[in-house]
Amino acid sequence: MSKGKLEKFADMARYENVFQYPYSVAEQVPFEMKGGWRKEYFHNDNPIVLELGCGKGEYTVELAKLYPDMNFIGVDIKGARMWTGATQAINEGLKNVAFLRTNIEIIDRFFGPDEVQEIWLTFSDPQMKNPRKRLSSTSFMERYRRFLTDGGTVHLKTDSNFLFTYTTYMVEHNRLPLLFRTEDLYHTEGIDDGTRKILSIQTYYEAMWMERGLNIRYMKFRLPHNGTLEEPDIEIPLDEYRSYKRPKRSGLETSK
Ligand SMILES: C[S@@+](CC[C@H](N)C(=O)[O-])C[C@H]1O[C@@H](n2cnc3c(N)ncnc32)[C@H](O)[C@@H]1O
Repeated sequence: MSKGKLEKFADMARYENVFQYPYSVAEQVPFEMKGGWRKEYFHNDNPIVLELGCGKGEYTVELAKLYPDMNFIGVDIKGARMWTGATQAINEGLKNVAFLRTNIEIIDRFFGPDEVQEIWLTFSDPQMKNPRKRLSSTSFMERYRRFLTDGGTVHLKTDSNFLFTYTTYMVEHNRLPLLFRTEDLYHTEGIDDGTRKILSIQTYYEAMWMERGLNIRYMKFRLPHNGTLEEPDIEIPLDEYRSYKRPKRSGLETSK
């Protein structure tokens, strides 16, 4: 029988690969390992990759298995979801994995300058009404720059046309170097085997959206340290299917 939330929270409290610093805690206690993840937790000099909004942490765990010479940290605020990945990593003896339970709005409190090489955004909520909560918005890019290496890579994998279109404009408007982009990942020719292996890791949300017949979109771009970042000023059609089973909150057809 699967565990209930309370049992999962009890497990999380004792797991060595889990750090729990939601906003309420992080405000009181400074995060001592900031800038010291490699030395104090991973005990190596390998690159660090974050999965932001990791949910159950499928990308974090599967990438860690594919790349034992890199370190992976899944970040989310939902502990019961994160429990799945944290438990799997412990059961499989993966030493290059950690999970951080916190609000991504304060992510720069946990990592020092240049401490992280890559960021994955996997099926992030598009936040169609609220760009400041959108994980690929310039306000988040500003936070990521504080700890990502100069020109470090940001990956976005999503079902959402809204989020993908928004991020495309954000990248173009700020002249961020685009490395790869496809609107239909599983029907794109010419992707090399290594990349295909990484991209074929499926998250819980990815499987759900694919079952509904939606395209999976993917892009990766570099985030240099220099230059001012500006929000693109464009109207983007809303993803209709996201109000499926829910009443529409407004009559709007587009948003910024
Ligand atoms: C749609 S789910 C995707 C989960 C997973 N990546 C997947 O593909 O199955 C979005 C996740 O991001 C997390 N999330 C969204 N905004 C967040 C924030 N500001 N801080 C922490 N977690 C956040 C949510 O808790 C949720 O687990």
